[in-house]
Amino acid sequence: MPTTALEAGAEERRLVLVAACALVDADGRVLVAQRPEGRPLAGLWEFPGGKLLPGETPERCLIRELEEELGVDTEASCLAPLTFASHGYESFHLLMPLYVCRVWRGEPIPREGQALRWVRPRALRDLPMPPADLPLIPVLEELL
Ligand SMILES: Nc1nc2c([nH]c(=O)n2[C@H]2C[C@H](O)[C@@H](COP(=O)(O)OP(=O)(O)OP(=O)(O)O)O2)c(=O)[nH]1
Repeated sequence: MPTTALEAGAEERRLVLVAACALVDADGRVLVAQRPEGRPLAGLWEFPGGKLLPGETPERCLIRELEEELGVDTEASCLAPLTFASHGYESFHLLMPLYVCRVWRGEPIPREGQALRWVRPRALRDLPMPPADLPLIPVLEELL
């Protein structure tokens, strides 16, 4: 069977599953966090979240990550699936469901030293974000 270049590349890259969440406040602004120095994609603004642990659902992953990164407490019924990113990075292929959360307990604080910003979806276009995130911006603009 002939194999296209795209298929060949995709086979070599492992699939990494990351859950991400747009926390949305009462004014329709979204929380983004700046990836700290020394990590891949440092300095770029991203949605809170992270890699799923073995056996973890995306919802459990987000509840854990939101607590670890921001000290906020939420539950699965407050996490609404919105869209997803599917992006080929050089060494892996990212599959990232994006959830929206409007209800949580606690004020988000940067527990990992990351900068945080509340921004209108339109203003996301002016922030440097990982390439995987760019197609997510119009979806958030439409929603909010
Ligand atoms: N949380 C989050 N990750 C994103 C977004 N966009 C995007 O490309 N990613 C990528 C960056 C990382 O490769 C991966 C998330 O992994 P991570 O933050 O849990 O872990 P990491 O790569 O910093 O480091 P490590 O845990 O492997 O040490 O997903 C986003 O909006 N939010």
